Amino acid sequence: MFRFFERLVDPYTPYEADDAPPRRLWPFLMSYTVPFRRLFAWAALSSVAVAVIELALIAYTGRVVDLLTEAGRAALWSRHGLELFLAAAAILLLRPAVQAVNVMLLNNALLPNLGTIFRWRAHSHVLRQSVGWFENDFAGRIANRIMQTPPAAGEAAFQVFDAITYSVAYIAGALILLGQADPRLAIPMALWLVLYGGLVRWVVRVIGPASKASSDARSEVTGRVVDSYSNIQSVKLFAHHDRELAFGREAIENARQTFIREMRLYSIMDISLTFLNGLLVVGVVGWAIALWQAGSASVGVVAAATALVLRLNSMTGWIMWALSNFFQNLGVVSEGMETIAQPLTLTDRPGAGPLRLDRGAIAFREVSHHYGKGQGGLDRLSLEIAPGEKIGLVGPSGAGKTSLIKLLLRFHDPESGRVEIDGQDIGQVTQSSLRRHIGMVSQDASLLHRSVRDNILYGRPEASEARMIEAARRAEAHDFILTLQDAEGRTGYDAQVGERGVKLSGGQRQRIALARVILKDAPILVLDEATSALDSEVEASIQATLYGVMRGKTVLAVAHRLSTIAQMDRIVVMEDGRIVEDGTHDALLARGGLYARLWSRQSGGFLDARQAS
Ligand SMILES: Nc1ncnc2c1ncn2[C@@H]1O[C@H](COP(=O)(O)OP(=O)(O)OP(=O)(O)O)[C@@H](O)[C@H]1O
Repeated sequence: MFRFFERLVDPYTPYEADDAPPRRLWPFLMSYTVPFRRLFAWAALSSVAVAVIELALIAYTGRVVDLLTEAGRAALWSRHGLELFLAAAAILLLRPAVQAVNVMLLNNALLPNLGTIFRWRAHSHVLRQSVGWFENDFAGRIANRIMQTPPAAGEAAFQVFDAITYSVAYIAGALILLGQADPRLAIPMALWLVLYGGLVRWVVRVIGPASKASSDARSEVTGRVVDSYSNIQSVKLFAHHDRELAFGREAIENARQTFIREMRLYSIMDISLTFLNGLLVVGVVGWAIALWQAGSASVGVVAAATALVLRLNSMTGWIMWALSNFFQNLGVVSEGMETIAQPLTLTDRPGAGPLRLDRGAIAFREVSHHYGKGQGGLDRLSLEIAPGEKIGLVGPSGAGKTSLIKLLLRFHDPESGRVEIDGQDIGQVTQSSLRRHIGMVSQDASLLHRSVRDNILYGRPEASEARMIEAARRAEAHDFILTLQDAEGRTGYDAQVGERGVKLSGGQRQRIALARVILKDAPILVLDEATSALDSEVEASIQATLYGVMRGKTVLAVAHRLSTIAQMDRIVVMEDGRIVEDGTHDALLARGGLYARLWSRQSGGFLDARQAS
């Protein structure tokens, strides 16, 4: 039974992924909820049915009073027994059945699936965003929005059908019912409705922003607390416990103040509502009694009118809450949209084909990229790398080495110029085919929070266990992997590495990342400080492995420790986003420029290049 409702809509229904989702709230909501349209119609219909049954019940209460008065004790059952029996049957069977359908449509079909479709599609969209896009935001905030927006959208839709449709149907029905009993009875209710509408408007206008302010203030508390916890090392190191506490308290106090303001408004709302409802009860019931006295209404009408307004009385607070909740949730969705509905800035061109790599020649042609800042990054840089050539990239910090690599991987599109592989502009081929052909080990080799095996197989998921272990051996990782054990007792290749690999040392992380790339065996190899976290002994032996891995590949290796790249075919020296020197190790030393200066500063302290091989 539940399963039937839960499967009414498939939240993973295939859909045409949109590179630029609608930026306005309604079109955005409409585009995500297309698969739900039929369900929405059924939910609305069932909510109206529930309201009609409630009203019928109240109207029937009036009729029962009239029947009791008219038939008297003795004749009631003989005259109206069948009718009362049918009414009882309807209350016992029909009403619960309609209610059950309504509840299951909302609770089991709508709520879980609507949230899921939002979460799934938002995550699918965000995952397609470029690396540059992620660099401009906090991963935590993005994840938060992916988590908060879906339930808010689900709850907003729930309120529409659970409270809003139901109460609109109920109030309209109540007006009709009172109007039918005596048109004059509808007047006080209509007047009340106008005043109630005014109060609702006030609530939405004033309480909405106040709630948002207090929820923002709460997020600020979370932000500050998380910042302190995640930088706990610095906090302890600088002994800034009290400063952090004061920093947190400021946000906590601000959250209290905004909450105080919000709650004051809620109190005003509650008091006004009670006052308004008093007017409703006295207006409608008083008028009904006056009509009864004048002989134009029966006792049943007075009873039904009383029941109707008392029920309405108890509903008004709930409707008000539902409405303000509805608008609050819409607020959360539109805030979430700022993140999850951003157009993709880096997409595959329409009709882009795969990269056809036969030799592995790389060319940067007049490439400039300043990260939209007008300075920094790369400045009209040109570089040609022959197939199979091994290039060492050096230069002071901030020279643009990593930027060059990011452009080769198309993590960013260059602001001008282009990057080519085997004569094909990498902006014109699919991103996945491009990155499949490039293996990269970087400085901050971050691992996924999964097992060691999963992390190595990330390079080639279909690889056999034997090949995976072989790759680990070549990366000098096999021996230490066998000694690993995580908190849950899993050992060796099954041990979990912890978030971003924090449970491993920097050198261990780098070796696992290296194993992953060895397994991937891509024809272009990029090493960005690939061995920087290793001690000299391990580095020397991995360096030997790396030379083996490099065989037959085009290689671009960035290193601060020059001894690790001195053996390369050619060394390219960068400064301020440009290439300032280019040649073999010996030629550059002979030239006596920047490279020679860097070399002479380092060669005293580290392995000599000729010994490293
Ligand atoms: N995501 C980014 N947004 C804005 N500017 C950036 C970004 N990444 C790098 N830059 C800027 O581009 C310039 C080059 O940085 P890049 O990381 O390429 O240098 P690098 O030579 O790799 O330095 P290092 O040796 O310290 O790693 C720097 O001025 C840096 O501030």
